[in-house]
Amino acid sequence: MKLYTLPKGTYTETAGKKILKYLNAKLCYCQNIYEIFEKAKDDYGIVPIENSIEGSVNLTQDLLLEYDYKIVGETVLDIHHNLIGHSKEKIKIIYSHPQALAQCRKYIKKHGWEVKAVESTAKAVELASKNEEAGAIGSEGLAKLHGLKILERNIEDYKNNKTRFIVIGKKEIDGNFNKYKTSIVFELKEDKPGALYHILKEFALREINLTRIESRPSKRMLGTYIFYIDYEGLNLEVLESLKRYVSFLRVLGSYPILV
Ligand SMILES: O=C(O)C(=O)Cc1ccccc1
Repeated sequence: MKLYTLPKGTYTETAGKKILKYLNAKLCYCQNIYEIFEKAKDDYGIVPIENSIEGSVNLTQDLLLEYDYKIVGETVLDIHHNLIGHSKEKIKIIYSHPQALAQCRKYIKKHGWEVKAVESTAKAVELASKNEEAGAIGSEGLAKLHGLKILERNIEDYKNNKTRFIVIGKKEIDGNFNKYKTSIVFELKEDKPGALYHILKEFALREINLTRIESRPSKRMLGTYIFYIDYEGLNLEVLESLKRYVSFLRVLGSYPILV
């Protein structure tokens, strides 16, 4: 069994290692989130889906709809970003994953550096290792891997910076877990006052706690949206009561919270 993740030293690799205690799998490395979705097939993949500063990883949200994986688990990591490079005084450009750049936006602006988004923090540190005027944002492990200095620690703009990672796959993870979640995506049948209220009411009536609700463009027309809802527990009966209000509804998964 394989668990596809981002390169060695990335936060996604760390999340992958964390869930190996629940999944007897071998870590396999991909260059980007796309490649994880491409390669996971009948194995598993782990990808970032949401951050406490920057919000959703839109690419992950969109790929969940394009591929037929289920979300089979989630885990949350504390994320501490470091400025990595040769010499802080020589830096003119900063490389990192878009999520990391966004989580350190104020820090970067304060220094007036040019910014370039790349597909992972690993790629960022690799580029910085070849250019004395470049810095990267990444983990302590990446600095060690590339023989670079940690020029400044904990440069994220806000404390308590956490990222939620999901495990994608076709088969559930065996085991008995304390907490479960269900994630769905749907589109409203009608755009009229109260349309979303009717959806939320069904959860409220059953005292089901929502942990996230988010709209994403339908990509068909400006102002038309699909909605993602995460809720606590495994109740699928509630979804029957939503059918009259939606033009489509897909269960992305009911899955354990892996601590
Ligand atoms: O590039 C990485 O290290 C990743 O794992 C993506 C990422 C970047 C920033 C926060 C969480 C995940």
